[in-house]
Amino acid sequence: MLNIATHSFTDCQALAASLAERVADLLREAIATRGRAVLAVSGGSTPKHFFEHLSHAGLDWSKVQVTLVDERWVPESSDRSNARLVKAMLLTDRAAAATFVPLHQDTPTPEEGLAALEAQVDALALPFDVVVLGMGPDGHTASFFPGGDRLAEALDPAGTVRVIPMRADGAGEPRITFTLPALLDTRALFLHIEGDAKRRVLADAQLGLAEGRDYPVRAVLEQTRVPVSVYWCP
Ligand SMILES: O=C1O[C@H](COP(=O)(O)O)[C@@H](O)[C@H](O)[C@H]1O
Repeated sequence: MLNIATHSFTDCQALAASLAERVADLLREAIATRGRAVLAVSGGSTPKHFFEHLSHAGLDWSKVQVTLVDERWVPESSDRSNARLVKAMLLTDRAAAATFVPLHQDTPTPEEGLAALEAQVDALALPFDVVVLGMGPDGHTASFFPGGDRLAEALDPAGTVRVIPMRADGAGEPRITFTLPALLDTRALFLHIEGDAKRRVLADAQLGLAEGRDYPVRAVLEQTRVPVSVYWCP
């Protein structure tokens, strides 16, 4: 039995506000219960308005660790950098007090930065309280790309590695990504998508109608470890 709840909005600003409110509630709850909260967010273009809303949320951001579900292996000066987006759109206003744990090192390849990255990730007070995934039009989520060179390893439910480099034709640049089991080690999981095309990809992935293509997001939809809340607007 799939454990997916879909929240559809006619307006993407309303989605951004509602998702930010829900995530802020969960972070407040975590702080009240455990004295801290850990949030993992996606990059790309979709989360901008959500980040903007969340940055204004009234909560004790000094007790929140923020990280990324994946990162493009580019310096923060690049406008492809997911960290750059998070710093510009989320870690401002009230959320500026949060601690950011980046997924990047100043090394030519993710493999060369991996040991240092693992040490960075050790600083996170896991499990995550909230993970917010996005999805590309090719059905990738985090950096689980169709045809990714380490996709099987990244999606292995029994895998014990938390972060893994990934290369794929559609990825643009080398990536680093939390693995699926690492991301599922969360108290709440969201999938935020916008547009009819992505909704169709998601529906096809859910029904297994990928016409011979592998839509990695399917692994998130089919797992039974944590319920998925899909937030969608046209
Ligand atoms: O490359 C990435 O793409 C996905 C989707 O991005 P979008 O621009 O279609 O919203 C994103 O979720 C991921 O974090 C990012 O690295």
